[in-house]
Amino acid sequence: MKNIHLKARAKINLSLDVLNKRPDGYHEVEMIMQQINLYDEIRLFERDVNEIRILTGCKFIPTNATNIAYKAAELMKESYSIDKGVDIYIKKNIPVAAGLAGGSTNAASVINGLNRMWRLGLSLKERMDLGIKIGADVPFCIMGGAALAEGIGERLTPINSLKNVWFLVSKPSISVSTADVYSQLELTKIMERPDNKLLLTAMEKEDIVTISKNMKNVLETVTETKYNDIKNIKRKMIEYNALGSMMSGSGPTVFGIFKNHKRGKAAYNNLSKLYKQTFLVQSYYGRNEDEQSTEFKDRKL
Ligand SMILES: C[C@](O)(CO)[C@H](O)COP(=O)(O)OP(=O)(O)OC[C@H]1O[C@@H](n2ccc(N)nc2=O)[C@H](O)[C@@H]1O
Ligand SMILES: Nc1ncnc2c1ncn2[C@@H]1O[C@H](COP(=O)(O)OP(=O)(O)OP(=O)(O)O)[C@@H](O)[C@H]1O
Repeated sequence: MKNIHLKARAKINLSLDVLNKRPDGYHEVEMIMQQINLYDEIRLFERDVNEIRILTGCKFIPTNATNIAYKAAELMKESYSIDKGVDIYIKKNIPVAAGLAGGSTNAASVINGLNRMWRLGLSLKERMDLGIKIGADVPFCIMGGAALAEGIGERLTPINSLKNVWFLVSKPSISVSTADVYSQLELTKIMERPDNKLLLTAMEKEDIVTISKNMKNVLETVTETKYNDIKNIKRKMIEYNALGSMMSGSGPTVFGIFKNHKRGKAAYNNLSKLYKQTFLVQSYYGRNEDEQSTEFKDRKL
């Protein structure tokens, strides 16, 4: 019997451009993604009973077949005719519906974990091809590190990750649906787009000043105008010495980049008084591929 413990890390978008809308409703994007060390804990317990169960103390996510982690396990079972079950325990630390790929990263961990538990021997590409059937952010979460994402987010080019950079991540208590944000985006009204070429060079050099000054997310045109909290957090981040600040993904989470831990901590002390879901974290630069997920025998959580 093998039980597996994984860290399902969140992502932020250091840039997000939308190029056009496809006939199927999805949008072609060009974005720079970076994993951060804010993570949910996923524990997979092998079951002989042919049933998937979600166990969680988090009241904001479903425990039935609509949970994205459940969908990932179901897809693995169907694709490889597995007649075993699994208990998926999720300790949620990543804010839900936040623009941090909280759900996608859970699905990614399930795909990576079950590949090992059921000894499927799937390559990274095979796992990413499964992941895109679940959601646009899932392939990136399977791969980890940092990447340029194109297509609908599934065409990934690994890039140099930022190392030990401090991010303050803050989610206001509003809920935003990714589908709504994309559907409300007016492509003709986008005035400013990210210069991804410049940003990619800056990523290579880990030049966080250039990154901070040139970050751009076109989805802000939808969300920032609607919710004052987003503007407010961005303003506060700069007031508290962030090198730059931007909304992640479809929002509403805003992050700031800090020169060092001391400045990040001082900003954290101030901002966490106003917004409870505020986290001071570093960029994560390992590849999920390289990480040893722990295997353990004890079923106690
Ligand atoms: C905003 C980002 O998080 C940035 O990384 C992603 O683009 C969204 O990724 P995600 O949440 O995994 O997206 P999905 O769960 O696949 O899609 C949710 C909805 O967002 C819209 N969607 C998503 C991705 C994309 N490239 N174009 C879209 O138009 C679609 O309406 C879709 O029904
Ligand atoms: N395992 C899960 N973790 C988080 N949310 C889940 C999960 N399963 C289903 N959901 C549902 O999915 C919705 C979106 O949550 P999620 O945290 O993935 O959004 P997000 O942070 O905006 O992700 P993204 O950045 O990929 O768009 C929520 O309404 C939530 O209830």
